[in-house]
Amino acid sequence: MTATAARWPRWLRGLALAIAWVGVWGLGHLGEFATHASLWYPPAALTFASIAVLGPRVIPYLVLASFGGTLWSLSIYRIDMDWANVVGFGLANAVAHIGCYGLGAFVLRRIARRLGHRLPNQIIAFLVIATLSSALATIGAIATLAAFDQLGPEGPVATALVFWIGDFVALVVLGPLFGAVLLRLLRRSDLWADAHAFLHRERLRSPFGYKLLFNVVLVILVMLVADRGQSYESAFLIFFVLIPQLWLTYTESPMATTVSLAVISFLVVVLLWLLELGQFVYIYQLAIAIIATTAYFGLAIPLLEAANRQLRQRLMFDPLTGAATRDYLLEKVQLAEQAGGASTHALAVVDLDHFKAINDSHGHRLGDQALVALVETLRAHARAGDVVARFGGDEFMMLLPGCDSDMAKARMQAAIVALRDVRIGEGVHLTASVGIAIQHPGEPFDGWFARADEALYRAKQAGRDRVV
Ligand SMILES: Nc1nc2c(ncn2[C@@H]2O[C@H](COP(=O)(O)OP(=O)(O)OP(=O)(O)O)[C@@H](O)[C@H]2O)c(=O)[nH]1
Repeated sequence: MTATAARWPRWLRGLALAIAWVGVWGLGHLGEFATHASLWYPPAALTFASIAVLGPRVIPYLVLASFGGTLWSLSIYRIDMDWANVVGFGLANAVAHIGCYGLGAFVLRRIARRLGHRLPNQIIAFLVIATLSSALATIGAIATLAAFDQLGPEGPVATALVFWIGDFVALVVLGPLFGAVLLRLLRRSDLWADAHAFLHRERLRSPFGYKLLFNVVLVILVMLVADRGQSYESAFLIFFVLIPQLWLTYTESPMATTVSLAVISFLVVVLLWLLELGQFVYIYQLAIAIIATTAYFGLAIPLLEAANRQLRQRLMFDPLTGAATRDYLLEKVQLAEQAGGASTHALAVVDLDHFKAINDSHGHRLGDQALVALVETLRAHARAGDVVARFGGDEFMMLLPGCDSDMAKARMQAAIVALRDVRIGEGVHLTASVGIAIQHPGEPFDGWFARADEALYRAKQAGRDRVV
């Protein structure tokens, strides 16, 4: 299905989008609680997501779809209009709806391009633009309804509030979900590479199912209490859903957050209608708006944590050879000292022989391969708890906790013998020299390292390819 949609001709994809839009409009009508005021107004989210993902070229198809929505609304509310007015009303609706959301989506595309791949910023930009474009669309919709004598008895101010919050909630709750579906169906990720990865990074797993179930049960319970209590206080209980939703946001994938927000919002709409809680609709709208925006802001925390982990990885491991860095080794030395008791620890300093000559005659790339081969050989001779670290250039260290002098010497000797057999290129023979020192009780690292380095110097002086 995914591959098929990506290969469809443009006009067919546009038509499919228009049909989907009218279908979503129909769903919005199901969740409607007052004339022209749909609680979630899902097509707003689809208009925004499709222009944000696909660009302004989808606008003609959206105009077509919006005309479909207008005609459908005339039939639902049995509004009699002559054809000239129908065309005018349809056109005004299309301009108000697609113009405002198109502008918002267009601005978001531009900002996303400027921000590059920085998802927390993209989320904040999305929330701000969702607020402004839903306000603009509300003004447009109210003006259109007023111009065609369709404004209800509530008046422009009351209607505007319902429209604005409803559209905002729909945009925030459903926009990312529709965007993810479009990105997936059309296999696009260029501009939204981060958002794409963010929405598909992990599959939804079973703990998510239980957490979602918990949210669903909680929503049902608090709304049943509101039905019994019939008071503002009992309706405000819906805000407690924020706590499990944030728990889910922190512990599950971003996609899980998006799905959970869509499910609980839909459930609230259905229960509002089933339990006839229309008098509390503002409270529920506000609650969903706060829960959704807080959850999206909350997403930045796991993302920042992941970025921190990546940063730490770069700080602790050499990108070329994968060996640990000096800082990592120092951490392990401290741990070994704390845990070691009376046992001795050995430090080996390892340096490739005539490495400069390998670089000069075979090139830097082969030189790099030599470094990787050395680390692989050292690792092959390491035991659990040993640390292989790069000190800089072609000099490496190996920490051998719980090793005395003879054991350390035997093990490093075995490693350099194995290195002699490693072949990385025609006529390239690798050998290394090793200096070992056993830590004196309470000796600081620098002194210990200096003694091992001195032993290495002596190994080099004595003719290389040996352990001292
Ligand atoms: N390919 C490659 N070369 C590096 C890297 N880091 C340092 N070098 C080179 O490593 C060489 C270091 O050589 P030395 O250890 O000073 O000398 P040597 O030729 O190994 O001689 P001995 O140690 O005395 O046996 C220099 O030519 C550096 O340019 C690296 O990441 N990749």
